[in-house]
Amino acid sequence: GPLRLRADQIGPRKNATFDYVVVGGGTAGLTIAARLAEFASVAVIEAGGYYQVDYGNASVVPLLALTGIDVIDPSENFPHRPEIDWELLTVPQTNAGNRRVHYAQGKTLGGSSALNTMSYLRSTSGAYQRWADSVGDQSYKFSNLLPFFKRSVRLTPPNLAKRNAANATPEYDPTAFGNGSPLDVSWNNWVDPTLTWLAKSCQAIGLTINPKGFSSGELKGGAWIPSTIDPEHATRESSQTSFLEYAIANTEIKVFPHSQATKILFKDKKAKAVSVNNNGTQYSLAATKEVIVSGGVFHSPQILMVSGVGPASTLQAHNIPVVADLPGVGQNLQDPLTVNVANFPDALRQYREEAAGPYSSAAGYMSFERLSTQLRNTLSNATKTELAKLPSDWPELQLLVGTFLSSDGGSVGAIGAALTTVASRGSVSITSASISDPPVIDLGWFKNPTDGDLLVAGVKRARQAWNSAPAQSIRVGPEFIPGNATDTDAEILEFVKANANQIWHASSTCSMGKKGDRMAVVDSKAKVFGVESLRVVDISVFPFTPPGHPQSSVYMLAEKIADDIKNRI
Ligand SMILES: Cc1cc2nc3c(=O)[nH]c(=O)nc-3n(C[C@H](O)[C@H](O)[C@H](O)COP(=O)(O)OP(=O)(O)OC[C@H]3O[C@@H](n4cnc5c(N)ncnc54)[C@H](O)[C@@H]3O)c2cc1C
Repeated sequence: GPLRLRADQIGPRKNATFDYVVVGGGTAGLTIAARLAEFASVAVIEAGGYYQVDYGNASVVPLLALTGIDVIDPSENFPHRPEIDWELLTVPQTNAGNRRVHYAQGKTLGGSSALNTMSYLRSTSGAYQRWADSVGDQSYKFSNLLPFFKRSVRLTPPNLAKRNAANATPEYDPTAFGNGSPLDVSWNNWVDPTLTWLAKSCQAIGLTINPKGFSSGELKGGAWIPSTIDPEHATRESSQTSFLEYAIANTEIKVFPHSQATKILFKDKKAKAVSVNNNGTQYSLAATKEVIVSGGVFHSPQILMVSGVGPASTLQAHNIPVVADLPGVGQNLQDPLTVNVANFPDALRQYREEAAGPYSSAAGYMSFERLSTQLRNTLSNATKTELAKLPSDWPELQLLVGTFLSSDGGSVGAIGAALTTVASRGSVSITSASISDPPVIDLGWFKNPTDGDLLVAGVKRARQAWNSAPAQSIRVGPEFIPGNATDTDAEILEFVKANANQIWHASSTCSMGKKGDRMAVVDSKAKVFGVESLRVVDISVFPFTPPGHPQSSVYMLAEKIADDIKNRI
């Protein structure tokens, strides 16, 4: 079980004063809170409790966490798990078959790090350079960020004896990691044999293994991806099992679990306190130095808006007094999509000839690439123009391999094609001045035709992998998804719009930018424009969704801003 808070570390349900009050004990929130608690008094307000207690093994054991976490079902009829999930449902996505999408978000200590699929990889040097340039602060160059990536992470080399998988030996650059702590990162101790064949099929179409892995500022070729995992016990690692446990053991951090922050209270445009609701008991926590909002991509803009920071027209429509008119709050939502091309592998033969053991859906192998001339020529001019704006090391397509069980109990192998850049923009808004009413989320799926155009190319690329010799050797029968009848570009596009789903990397609803940028919500130090003593530190402030998977950058950002605060920047 987790290292639990001592009785004196659980906040009393009454007014109190701290140096820093952090709203949200999620990925970024617990990281920044733990670092600030090294030298200051810190309170964390978290709507959920311990996921290990509230949700048990399903959020701890990797296989269950990946295949058994039914909270990550994106369909409208998703299984309800209010103990750990906010159960958000979007407005109908009019360009995606009118689907209403369930967007899981952790409502628990650890936030979304407690229910994510645990892949740990970083973005590219060019993407971080773009971040630096877009916010006018060269401290966001990859070389300057690397110490903050390293600071959190304790990398344990793969346990090859336990992993026991031919053709699945991870390659990586140890110098991308240092002697950091407390977040454990390592490789899974089991590799599904189907995955090794699918990895080979990606290599067969030119996506050869990158000897550096994907944590050195390069996303090119393929790699066996490490996970946020405790290598000794093979259990999920989250910001709670790492940063909160560290803070429990080493600091006087105070945590207010099962408590919802309802509003940030301002005096003369200075954030002074946060009001809290714990099962009907209301109290407020004063911050003598700063309030830090880490509510995640959907809830950070929500709490800003109900507190009077956001687009004036939205606030006025709900009779919320305007503290700062920031039109960018809730705008610029970017949500990369993914779609699977699936076949039935010959499961019995694999069991017999390669290994015995459980199937897992862990996407342990990924690859990234710039598109070939042949595929690029299939794109519209508008899409080509969008791609031409990207830094030269920004991959244009990601392929992820995975296996899952079909409804009839068979094994299905999937090669997912995923966007690495999103042209469409969505939004988050509110329906009332109350934090109790869920935010209104429009993911903006396929509003810009570029996204569909690229995913059609992605399906074709995934099919190339399925048609390579290694995949041919394990597939039986005709293509399962989308199936051979889906052939022309128009048919593939129709399939993509009806079937693509989020890869769970939504970002940028409180975007970082330069002073004077109309849509910027925070500056490069994560300080909210137009008010004092208020920062937002989580994925909502990313200026864009970087290619790669974001949790590494969320931890990094929290480390970096904690360092700024310590150095009084
Ligand atoms: C299903 C899924 C799979 C993913 N897989 C991966 C992956 O494999 N690799 C990867 O790199 N990334 C992955 N991601 C993305 C990554 O996990 C998230 O981007 C990251 O965890 C976001 O961190 P955050 O701090 O912004 O928000 P969160 O971690 O979600 O934290 C927000 C916290 O604020 C709390 N909160 C919100 N509002 C209030 C309020 N009013 N009062 C009190 N508390 C509040 C929430 O309960 C939550 O604990 C995945 C995400 C999901 C959802």
